[in-house]
Amino acid sequence: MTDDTEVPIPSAALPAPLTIAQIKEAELVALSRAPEDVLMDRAARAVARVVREELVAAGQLVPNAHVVILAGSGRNGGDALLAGALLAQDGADVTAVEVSTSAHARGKELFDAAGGVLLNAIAESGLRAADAEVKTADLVIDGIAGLGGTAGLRAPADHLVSVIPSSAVIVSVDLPSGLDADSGEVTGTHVTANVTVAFTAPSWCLVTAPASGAAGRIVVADVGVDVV
Ligand SMILES: NC(=O)C1=CN([C@@H]2O[C@H](COP(=O)(O)OP(=O)(O)OC[C@H]3O[C@@H](n4cnc5c(N)ncnc54)[C@H](O)[C@@H]3O)[C@@H](O)[C@H]2O)[C@H](O)CC1
Ligand SMILES: [K+]
Repeated sequence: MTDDTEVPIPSAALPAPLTIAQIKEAELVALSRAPEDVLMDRAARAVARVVREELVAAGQLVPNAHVVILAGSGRNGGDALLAGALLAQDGADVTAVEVSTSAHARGKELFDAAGGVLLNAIAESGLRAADAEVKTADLVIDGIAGLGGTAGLRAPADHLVSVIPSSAVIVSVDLPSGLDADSGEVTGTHVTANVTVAFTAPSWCLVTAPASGAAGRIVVADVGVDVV
């Protein structure tokens, strides 16, 4: 796999689902060959590509679009921030909201360097500003949590997800945050996406009801992790 040959796999031809443990095992092998930054950059490019497609399908020009990123503390938030950096480079108006004390350091650095606006929703003033941004979003990138997430959304992510306008397109990174990746159970609040961009293989929640109802269209991107 080279970066030039990354091709997202559409829903119609999804690879077989894998558990978190299986994906992490395959990822460890890939990490012995390529640094984490390389895998995350590929993930970010796949997310940015899908976001551009969704904006165009909604009749919007990428440079006029208001994109809001909800970023948790892990690599899922890092993928979303790195995708945000690419979209900011395209001229989109991108705001990222940290929903934990601090999001992925390299993701934040590159997002900031690309001209993105960064808010932190942990403090009350930041939450108020984030609320206003989310309410006016054309598209929201859900990078709250992925394979390291637990079921149900925590504050302040739960509030911010609840104020996403129905007109906004929601693109989830890897899986809709708040779902239990390894089952089809829905046990708490979660994101309901229009599109989910998964990496390597879909997790079970994307293909098992009732959780799968929250995934929307599924795109599986090859980030250079071979299934073992
Ligand atoms: N599969 C691959 O080959 C690759 C996957 N990538 C991405 O990495 C994430 C997994 O990253 P990790 O850092 O292990 O965990 P998370 O980002 O999912 O989050 C952990 C973090 O999130 C917070 N959190 C957890 N649950 C909740 C919740 N219910 N509500 C709010 N916040 C929550 C908590 O603080 C945790 O510490 C994977 O999904 C992919 O996106 C890489 O890009 C590389 C290749
Ligand atoms: K997510």
